[in-house]
Amino acid sequence: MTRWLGWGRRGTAGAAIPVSLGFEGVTQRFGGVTALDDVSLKVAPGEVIALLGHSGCGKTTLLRLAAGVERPSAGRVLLEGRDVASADAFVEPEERGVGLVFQDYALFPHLSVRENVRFGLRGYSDAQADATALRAIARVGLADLAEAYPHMLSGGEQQRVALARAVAPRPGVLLMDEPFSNLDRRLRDTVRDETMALLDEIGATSIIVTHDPEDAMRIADRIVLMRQGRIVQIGTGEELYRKPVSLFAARFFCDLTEIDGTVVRGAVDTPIGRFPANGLAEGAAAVVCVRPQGVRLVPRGFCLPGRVVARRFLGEVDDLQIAVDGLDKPLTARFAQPGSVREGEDVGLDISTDEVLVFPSGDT
Ligand SMILES: Nc1ncnc2c1ncn2[C@@H]1O[C@H](COP(=O)(O)OP(=O)(O)OP(=O)(O)O)[C@@H](O)[C@H]1O
Repeated sequence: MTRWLGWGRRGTAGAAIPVSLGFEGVTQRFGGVTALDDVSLKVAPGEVIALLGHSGCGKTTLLRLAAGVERPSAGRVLLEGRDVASADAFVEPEERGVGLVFQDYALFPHLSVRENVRFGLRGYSDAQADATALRAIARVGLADLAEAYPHMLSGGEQQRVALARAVAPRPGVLLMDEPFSNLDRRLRDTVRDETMALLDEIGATSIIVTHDPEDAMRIADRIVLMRQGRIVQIGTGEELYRKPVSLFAARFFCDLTEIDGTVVRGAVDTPIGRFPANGLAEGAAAVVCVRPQGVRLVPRGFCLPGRVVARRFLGEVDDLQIAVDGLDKPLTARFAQPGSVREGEDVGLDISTDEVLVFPSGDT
């Protein structure tokens, strides 16, 4: 990896002219499957969007529609306000000025790194194409591997070739499908940070597909959370984390302990206490979700009693599982410095309402 680190010379990859990208009421059906269901989204020029969701929710389909690899069953795709895919119009992929990085990188095995990167460069003389390709290859730190073939490269290096190929023509829009998912964890952090530095440099409007909420929070200006072909929520990482619109969205971003309760006299009654009802009607069934950092240990006495049933060292924090009377499952708590607390020990607990979310039951 050291080859790429320290290669952050600004301007070497060339800046793009970012364009806006829009989806208006886009639906995509494959036989009986509705992959996208009336999706609308506006991406501003230069904005970085993370498309987040579980497998099969339609992320790749949305990317393929933007790239022009698919045509929508209904709705429109717009680039800089121009209709590029609809019932009335279709602009071919190569005419869109859109760069694409596939999940498996899709490098041509029989072409060298230089030839792979040159491949996407149309309308250049041979000398210009070579010079542009080599510049992009150098930008991702692979100058000394320009004549190597894909099978000679590590996964991280292949990802960088795919990235160089996508950015070499200076696309106004860059689309990346799970670009980090084939990399092991340590490599992935470095490649992700370097990729984001490159995106920042070229300034292209970008959509990055991921199913990892941490990746999404680290890379994106805004996250678009999807489920079953629909958009669930759009916002910054902090907005989605702090104010998830549903239990589904909340679960995506945090390891929650979920506790069933009922609204009684304006608050949700649960075995661990009463919590603000968040506008739910009297008598409604609710789910109270406690974030791990919302559980604090306090001296035993006039507080909620619990017993530590498991303690796991996770590096920066310790994970404690704490059994409480009336709960079917232990509460999850995380502490940077849990002190000397041991498994089997009785403890006092305080639940911070700031770290509690309340949703109607069945709101998944
Ligand atoms: N060409 C196709 N023919 C038939 N069904 C398809 C086709 N492409 C996608 N689908 C279906 O559409 C749905 C959405 O698929 P899509 O690949 O967009 O999801 P995804 O969120 O990208 O999933 P993953 O994270 O697993 O890549 C899935 O049910 C999938 O099986």
